[in-house]
Amino acid sequence: MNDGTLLRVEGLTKRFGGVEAVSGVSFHVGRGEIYSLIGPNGAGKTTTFNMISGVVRPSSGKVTFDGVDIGGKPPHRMPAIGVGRTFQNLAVFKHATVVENLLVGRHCHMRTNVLDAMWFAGRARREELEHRRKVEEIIDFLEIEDIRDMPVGALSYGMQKRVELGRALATEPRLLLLDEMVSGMNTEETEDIARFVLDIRDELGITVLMVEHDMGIVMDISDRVCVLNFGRKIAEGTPAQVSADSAVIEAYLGGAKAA
Ligand SMILES: Nc1ncnc2c1ncn2[C@@H]1O[C@H](COP(=O)(O)OP(=O)(O)OP(=O)(O)O)[C@@H](O)[C@H]1O
Repeated sequence: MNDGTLLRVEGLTKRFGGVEAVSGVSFHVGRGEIYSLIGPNGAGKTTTFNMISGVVRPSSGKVTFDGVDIGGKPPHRMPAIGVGRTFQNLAVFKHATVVENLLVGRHCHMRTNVLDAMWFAGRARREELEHRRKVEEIIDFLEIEDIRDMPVGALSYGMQKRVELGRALATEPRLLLLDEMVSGMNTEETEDIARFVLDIRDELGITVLMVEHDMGIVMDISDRVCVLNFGRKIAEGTPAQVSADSAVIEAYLGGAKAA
């Protein structure tokens, strides 16, 4: 399939014992779109995300990436397929430097094994240079030159998240999944991330799917938004359309009343 769709999710369902966390959810993300998945706590956003990225196996339904069925593929295969992601909880190597963390992201593109390195030193060297060049591009893009040699654990939370974003970019994804990227960030850090996400789409041509609680960033930068509630899709459309949708208002107000 070579239409404008990059990711297609059809009838995705996940049952955990007696709980149906996600019920028959369908949507598609077009090439070059910034698409957000929102909904009150427990709506099924993370479970949907985890099914797309192979962390959780769907009970039923289909996930198609660029026309290829990727349902049931393990998460470590995803970067090679072209799907990169960040995690809700920070997933960086805190004792390693920024550059070392970014190089980890290159792992899925490394072809040289130990024997190759012994017999074909020139090829191994060229490959290493290429990985380092890619990492330099990301350092430049994310404006992290001044912290490149620092251990990631010594950085602020916002900067650690930026490094995690860099590591996902280092896998050269065609689709980038961002899981609650800005939770715990201050306003300035959130605005920086919003700008980077727009640049990732506009300058790098990467399609973005994000799960997000921060309505500011969702409404500011999403092309389309899908709203989940109790595991079901209740609305989809532009930020303006979903924020005026009565079912969406009810879902959020209902949650607020209950809280
Ligand atoms: N591993 C699991 N075992 C049992 N139930 C689960 C599991 N993971 C999620 N659930 C349940 O599935 C439902 C959806 O959870 P999920 O984490 O996908 O929601 P969410 O929209 O991401 O919520 P939040 O915004 O709070 O992160 C919840 O009722 C949750 O308790």
